[in-house]
Amino acid sequence: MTQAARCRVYKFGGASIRDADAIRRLGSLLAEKAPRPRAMVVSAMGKTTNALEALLRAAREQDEAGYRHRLTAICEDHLGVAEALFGPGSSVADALEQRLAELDTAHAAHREAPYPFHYDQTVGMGELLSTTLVAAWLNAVGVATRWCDARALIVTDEHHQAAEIDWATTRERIASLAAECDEVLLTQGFIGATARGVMTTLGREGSDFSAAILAEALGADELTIWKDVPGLFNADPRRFANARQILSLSYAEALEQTWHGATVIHPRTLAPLQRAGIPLTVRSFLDPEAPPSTIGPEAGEGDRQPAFMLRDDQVLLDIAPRDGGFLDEALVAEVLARLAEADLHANLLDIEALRLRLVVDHRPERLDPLGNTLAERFALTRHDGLVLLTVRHPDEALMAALDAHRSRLVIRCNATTAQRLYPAAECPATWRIPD
Ligand SMILES: Nc1ncnc2c1ncn2[C@@H]1O[C@H](COP(=O)(O)OP(=O)(O)O)[C@@H](O)[C@H]1O
Ligand SMILES: N[C@@H](CC(=O)OP(=O)(O)O)C(=O)O
Repeated sequence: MTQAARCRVYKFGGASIRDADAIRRLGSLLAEKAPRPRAMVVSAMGKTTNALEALLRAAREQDEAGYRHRLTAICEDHLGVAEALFGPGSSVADALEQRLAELDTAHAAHREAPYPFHYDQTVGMGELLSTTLVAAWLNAVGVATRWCDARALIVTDEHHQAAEIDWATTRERIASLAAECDEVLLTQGFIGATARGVMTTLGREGSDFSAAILAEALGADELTIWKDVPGLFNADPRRFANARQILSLSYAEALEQTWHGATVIHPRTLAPLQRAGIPLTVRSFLDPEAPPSTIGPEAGEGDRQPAFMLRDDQVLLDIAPRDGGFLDEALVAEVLARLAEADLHANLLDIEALRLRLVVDHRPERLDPLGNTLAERFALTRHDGLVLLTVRHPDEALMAALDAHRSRLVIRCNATTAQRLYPAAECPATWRIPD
């Protein structure tokens, strides 16, 4: 296959389109430096998703002044970028204003609706705004681009905030769109819609997953995720001063690392790529020539070397039968069923004869109801303010160096993975990987 015929899918996250300069840089990357993709997925600008979550909170709490203030800030951000790119009074600004008006109308309509549904109708709007800007800019710099509505492509169930994909219908819709159009297909990450057309979201940071869905449906030769780091590192370089890039690793290893908290790639991204044998490349939009990291079917250096994942703001739930008896299989199943109903993920699970310990993210809206339900049936103790460190391919000396001068509230270890739960007060803001 010639280079020109390769089918590439690209994903650009919020950092790569945070302002007008960043969108200009993206335009020149695609116009001059990187091979043209067949399709691309774009997230919301900068921290817009967080801003939309705050807007939603204000709306739910009937905080009218806070709501108006936040909506104005979101409008100003987007319209400011439109003006910087296209000048005053552009048709792009008109299109954005129309979407922002839709957002406001949706609030009036959904204020009393269930929270997850209301969340999706609000928070999913960030990607509709950003892609309107990016598609127009790419066309302006000569990259022929077709704006596509992900709500017409990615078909999901009705599980708001964590929707599951209807793969067969989604594949069919993406393939038929690709067959009728030669331009670069540009669509929104993070969102989809039910068969009835109601907007859903795929989970925070879900745009990587959207890109994988598109890559699989198009039978792509490769997926490239453009980040503000050159690739996947053996730890988050923002948290570990001496983190190093991993140039190659297998899907299986990347799945483990993302599952344990390597937030550079959304954990759901890898399964569709692995199924279809599509390699994933992680590259820097700040330094496109830098060697990337590649994730594929073969084991690479990352399958052997230690890697470090941190999760902050963790909560330990210590659960025991009220009668002091054994924690039999039925009781374990009951605890896990409650956890699944609360839509929480066990970042650590430790089962002993008389008690079970779970470590979960501190998400009060889910955790507090879970705590209440568990407390009805079990003796429950809760500890807040913890940090979970997971180390892949650890050795004893490494773990001893990490443990030095720290209390270990939970220790878990198997052949490939070690986990430690430390009090946050005993953990530094910036870590070092021991020599
Ligand atoms: N193992 C890791 N390797 C590289 N970056 C990591 C890793 N773990 C966490 N990160 C963080 O992921 C960030 C990039 O991901 P993210 O901010 O979600 O990008 P985007 O929003 O553009 O998709 C990096 O800036 C880095 O701090
Ligand atoms: N905008 C969504 C989806 C996403 O994946 O964003 P990013 O690619 O910037 O992480 C979020 O912030 O959750």
